[in-house]
Amino acid sequence: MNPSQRPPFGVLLANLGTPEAPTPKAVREYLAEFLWDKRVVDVPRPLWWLILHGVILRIRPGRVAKAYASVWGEHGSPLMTISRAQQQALKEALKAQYGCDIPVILAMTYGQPSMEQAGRELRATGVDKMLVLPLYPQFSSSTTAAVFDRLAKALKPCPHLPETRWINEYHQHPGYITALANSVREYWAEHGRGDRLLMSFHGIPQRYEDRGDPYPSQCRATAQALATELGLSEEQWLCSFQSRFGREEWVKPYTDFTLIDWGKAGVGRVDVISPAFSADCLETLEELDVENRETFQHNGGGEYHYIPCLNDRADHIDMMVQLVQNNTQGW
Ligand SMILES: C=CC1=C(C)c2cc3[nH]c(cc4nc(cc5[nH]c(cc1n2)c(C)c5CCC(=O)O)C(CCC(=O)O)=C4C)c(C)c3C=C
Ligand SMILES: [Fe+2]
Ligand SMILES: [Fe+2]
Repeated sequence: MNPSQRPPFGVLLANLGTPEAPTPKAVREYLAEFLWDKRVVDVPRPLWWLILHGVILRIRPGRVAKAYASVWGEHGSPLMTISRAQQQALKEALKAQYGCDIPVILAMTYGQPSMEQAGRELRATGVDKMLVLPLYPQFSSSTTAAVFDRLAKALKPCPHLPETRWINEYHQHPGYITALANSVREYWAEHGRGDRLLMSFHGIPQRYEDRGDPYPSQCRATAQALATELGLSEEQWLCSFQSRFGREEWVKPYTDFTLIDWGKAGVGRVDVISPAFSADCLETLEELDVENRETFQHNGGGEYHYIPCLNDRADHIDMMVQLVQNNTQGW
């Protein structure tokens, strides 16, 4: 392509979003936006408004801000820092692939950079074709569909929409499974290997699965594909679900209960990976690496090893390039 020409398309990378600061005020603002989305919490309004503002947002932000503060880095929230690194790495990889600058724009469903901001950035590039890549390997109405809603809302004032293609999920993409397997093998080469591999995914309420959310079954399929790729036997691995919110039943087995059982059973070493997250965040760095480690060890478990998310690993970025190439054919 002639460098003076308009790029053939833009890529919109989307993720959940994170608070602006590890303070109760910033966490309250973030949770107020996130937990008001009907895709996330479907309790009828106005009852949910009363519970959210009357109870949850008075208590939770203080506790959760402390958890954020414990993982906050020099450049901010881990989710934001890693998302920016992914954006930059993908930009460079696409330049190497296509020989020109392909705009790669980052947008968060909640907080900043917002979908509105991403829409403005995209218009400024002049591209008229856009590929949307939500960085959720498994589709859920609570995450992927929420990106769709927010993007559609942000594009409402546009008099002319870009031609848009959309990646729903990549939970069994060979490049994704290979990157996960590489990360486990590399971890084992450096730190030795545990007795069991726990693949812990963020959960959703059981009710959401019952009414057709494919997320838990896609998590199970990812876990099975990774176990097969690593050559694990049935007793060497388990797929579990973490991050419960509220009192209702969530999809099972629960990660914390599993680790209690394994600790009590005297499991000598467990390795834990979290393939629902494309980037390390509060739920991995604090809940999985700190809280659940304590749960396992206080119940008699031995060594506990947390294997990081794929983040900006080269093989993860390569997989994104493959997704872009396969979904922009003809552009
Ligand atoms: C990876 C996929 C995710 C699914 C599915 C998901 C569903 C889901 N989450 C909540 C409630 C909370 N999640 C929180 C944090 C959080 N969740 C995800 C991803 C998924 N959530 C990420 C990447 C993060 C971390 C964000 C960060 O800033 O690092 C939180 C906030 C923390 C807390 O208050 O405990 C809540 C709340 C529900 C209810 C839900 C499905 C219905
Ligand atoms: Fe969540
Ligand atoms: Fe959590």
